[in-house]
Amino acid sequence: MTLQEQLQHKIDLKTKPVGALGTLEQLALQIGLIQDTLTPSLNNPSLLVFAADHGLSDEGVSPYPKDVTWQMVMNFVAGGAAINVFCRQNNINLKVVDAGVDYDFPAGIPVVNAKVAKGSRNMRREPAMTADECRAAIQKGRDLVSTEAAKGCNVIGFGEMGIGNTSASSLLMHRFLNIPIEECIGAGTGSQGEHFAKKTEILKEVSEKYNPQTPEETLAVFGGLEIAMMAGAMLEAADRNMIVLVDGFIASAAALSAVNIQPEARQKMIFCHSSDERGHQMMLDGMRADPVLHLNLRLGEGTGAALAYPLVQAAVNFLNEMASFEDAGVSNKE
Ligand SMILES: O=C(O)c1ccc[n+]([C@@H]2O[C@H](COP(=O)([O-])O)[C@@H](O)[C@H]2O)c1
Ligand SMILES: Cc1cc2nc[nH]c2cc1C
Repeated sequence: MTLQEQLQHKIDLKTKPVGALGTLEQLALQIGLIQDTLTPSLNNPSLLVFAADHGLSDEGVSPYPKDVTWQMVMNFVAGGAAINVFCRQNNINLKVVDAGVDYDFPAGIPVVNAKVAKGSRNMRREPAMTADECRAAIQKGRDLVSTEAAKGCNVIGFGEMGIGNTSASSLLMHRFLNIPIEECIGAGTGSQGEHFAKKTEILKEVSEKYNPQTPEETLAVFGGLEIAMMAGAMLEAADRNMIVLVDGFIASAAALSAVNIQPEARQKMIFCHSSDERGHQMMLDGMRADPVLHLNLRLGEGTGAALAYPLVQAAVNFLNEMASFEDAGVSNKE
């Protein structure tokens, strides 16, 4: 029997009707395969929040001012953001990474300095990143995950903070999945009416301006520093057979970029929730992902990943601890 068959057999012999634990059964199977074992474990869970600014925000694609990016980083540091609350609740080690915020943070605060540039470039005029900047971001993401792995972490969530980053994510989705740009654009932090019409017009113009060929070029042209760093981090985690917890629309755009660079990474990814951001469900469908939660979240920061973590634990725990029909002396179906 292959490991997949053995895992399926183990799941099917638990004291429940076949399939009755639904998505948790798919998770248990996936995690067993990632760790190459019938008895997986979750160790030292971490969540990395990547923050960066976007040159395109100068064009007014977000209803919020760019300063919210650094201000929210300070809120993460103070422990007051939603992601701080949910990580504390679930004992997840949270790290905040400056991937490219347009701000000089004071020395000595617990923000990992991985700044590649003070924000990406305005893609209405030039590619968001040069090839070198994008490569540097990917590599720094990889290095950060290596550091977590060295501390015994085998399950890692990814989130982000960056005013304007739904625009970059919509463009990546459009390119990688070949979906008309209009269907990839959503409200982000709350764009509507005339504002939304303007966002749509700008993203259409940007989408027609470039014709990148490779996945790396596509990420450099349309992505952002936090998105590229997240993609690199996901690739490293996948290479190391870590469980990758993907948050919402922007984290999924990073995952989509990573999968286009290296398709084998997909198998290590758990898509934690279906965001309220228009286009996210279609992006998940494009990666054949069945998300764990449907909570109408549209926050980012990694909140969906932190909230899904207890369910990932439940999947591992039922596989390890639940009695089989034989153990419990319960009659199985004929
Ligand atoms: O994760 C999501 O699904 C999500 C959906 C909508 C907005 N966000 C967050 O909102 C910010 C980007 O929105 P915007 O309107 O500035 O492009 C960024 O900080 C994201 O973390 C996140
Ligand atoms: C306040 C605020 C918090 C956020 N967290 C992630 N994206 C955000 C965007 C805004 C505007």
